[in-house]
Amino acid sequence: MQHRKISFIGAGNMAGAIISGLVESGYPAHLISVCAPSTTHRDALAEKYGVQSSSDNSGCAKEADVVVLSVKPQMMADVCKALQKDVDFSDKLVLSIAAGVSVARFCELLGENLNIVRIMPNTPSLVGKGMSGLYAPVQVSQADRDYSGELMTAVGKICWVDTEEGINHVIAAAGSAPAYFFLFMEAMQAEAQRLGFSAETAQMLVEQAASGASALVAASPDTPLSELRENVTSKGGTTFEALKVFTDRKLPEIVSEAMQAAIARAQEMEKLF
Ligand SMILES: NC(=O)C1=CN([C@@H]2O[C@H](COP(=O)(O)OP(=O)(O)OC[C@H]3O[C@@H](n4cnc5c(N)ncnc54)[C@H](O)[C@@H]3O)[C@@H](O)[C@H]2O)C=CC1
Ligand SMILES: O=C(O)[C@@H]1CCC=N1
Repeated sequence: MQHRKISFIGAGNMAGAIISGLVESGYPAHLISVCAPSTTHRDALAEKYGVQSSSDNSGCAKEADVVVLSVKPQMMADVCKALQKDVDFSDKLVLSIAAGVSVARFCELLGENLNIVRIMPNTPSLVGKGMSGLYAPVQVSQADRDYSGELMTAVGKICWVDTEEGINHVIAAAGSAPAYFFLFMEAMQAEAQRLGFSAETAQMLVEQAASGASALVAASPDTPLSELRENVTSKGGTTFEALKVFTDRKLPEIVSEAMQAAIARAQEMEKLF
């Protein structure tokens, strides 16, 4: 892949996950810089991965070919306004990983016809298992689209969406999704402990079942999920009774409602930030 000089503005969970995944996949650390006001996270990243660390957002952005906006949506306007005063973005590629901040808003903050790609990643990027959705408005060149896609492919899988609304759908299906699975696993772990297993054993039971199920899905690309589920569900057996509880409590409806709630919040944020 192309190796451009890239600067992350914001050194939190998501920037850290992408930086880690990039360096692990061979992106040259000396081409990566990370900026945040406090030293805690950025210095840890600098120490662990050999990237540059700074508190000077504008300085880092000026030197970079690619600026990754990775602060919280609530902070984005303030951060962008400060950058806009000092930095000429006309020859840069801007990548935003923020939920709920639109291309139109970025153009308002950083300049018309901004060369911007919106990316919706997720935290498994940390271990090269990320899932990112990407959206680019019409003004973005093929070379910049290719670079953005290759960048995120270095930390996982990607899918392009044709409309910006698609980014909110990616949030619901992948960006926020690791948390859904963690919540489910937390609940299982708690119940396993109530059954008398030690915390350590409960964790092992649930983690291994989850990673085993996920590995089985990955190893069976042509097998529908329903078939994998049926393979576990013996007639008149235990799994049937467990699944019946989920069905009776309308798990599919709950999942649908939860994903729609994520989308609704992203839409609301687009109006707020
Ligand atoms: N955490 C996740 O799973 C995902 C997060 N995102 C997006 O990534 C963005 C960051 O989220 P997280 O990493 O979770 O948040 P976080 O709170 O972990 O990180 C935010 C970072 O911004 C830094 N920051 C605060 N003020 C700043 C300033 N003025 N200049 C530079 N840096 C500043 C903070 O020091 C912190 O390092 C958000 O916009 C979120 O929507 C997108 C997909 C997944
Ligand atoms: O919760 C959030 O708003 C961010 C976006 C997707 C995952 N975390």
